[in-house]
Amino acid sequence: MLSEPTSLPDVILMTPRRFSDSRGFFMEAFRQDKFERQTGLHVSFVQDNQSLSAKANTIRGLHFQAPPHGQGKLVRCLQGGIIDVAVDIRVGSPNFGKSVSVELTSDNDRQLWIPSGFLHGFRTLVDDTIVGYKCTSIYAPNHEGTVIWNDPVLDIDWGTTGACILSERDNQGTPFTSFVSPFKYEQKA
Ligand SMILES: Cc1cn([C@H]2C[C@H](O)[C@@H](COP(=O)(O)OP(=O)(O)O[C@H]3O[C@@H](C)C(=O)[C@@H](O)[C@H]3O)O2)c(=O)[nH]c1=O
Repeated sequence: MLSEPTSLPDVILMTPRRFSDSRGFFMEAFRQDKFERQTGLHVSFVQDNQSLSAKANTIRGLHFQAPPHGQGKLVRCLQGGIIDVAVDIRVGSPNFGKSVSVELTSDNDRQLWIPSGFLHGFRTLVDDTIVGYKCTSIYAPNHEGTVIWNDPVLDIDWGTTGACILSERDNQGTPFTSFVSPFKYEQKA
């Protein structure tokens, strides 16, 4: 498992090792002990999600769950490809409002660790894209929130976008300028 920093501290790119042979390949998609050793974090995943987006250029996000139900997510692409996006929304963070965009595909095996305190969203690059992500907290619909994906203030790199497909909820996301984040930045000791 290779771990690499991204432009946003606390958001980490993980790439498991592939063992290829004549049959195909094997990989440990997740190992708690290695994940914790490499990141210095203690994680406990309690929910594993999977979504299929039938069309390229589908955008899901930008979503969060408010405390005490904040979710850390380990995101991977099981089929197809996505631009995965995380936005720091921890009030007081030196990176508040900054985003990172990473291409995750079923071929590059990359996984993005997004801690609680960040918005998450993705855009599909091809039809029939399947995304999976483990979460550190269970679904709490009354604590969900959505920030509009294309707020110019956020200036997110989604790659080139044409007409996008979004859910009704995501089309009506809160503008970032009127969004009051429930997360506070806690400086590491
Ligand atoms: C997220 C979620 C949804 N649902 C239900 C509610 C709804 O009827 C249906 C579809 O939900 P949504 O439209 O919210 O699905 P989606 O837009 O894919 O939401 C997801 O987007 C990505 C970007 C995330 O980061 C996730 O945390 C989650 O918010 O599934 C659950 O039962 N459990 C869950 O954990």
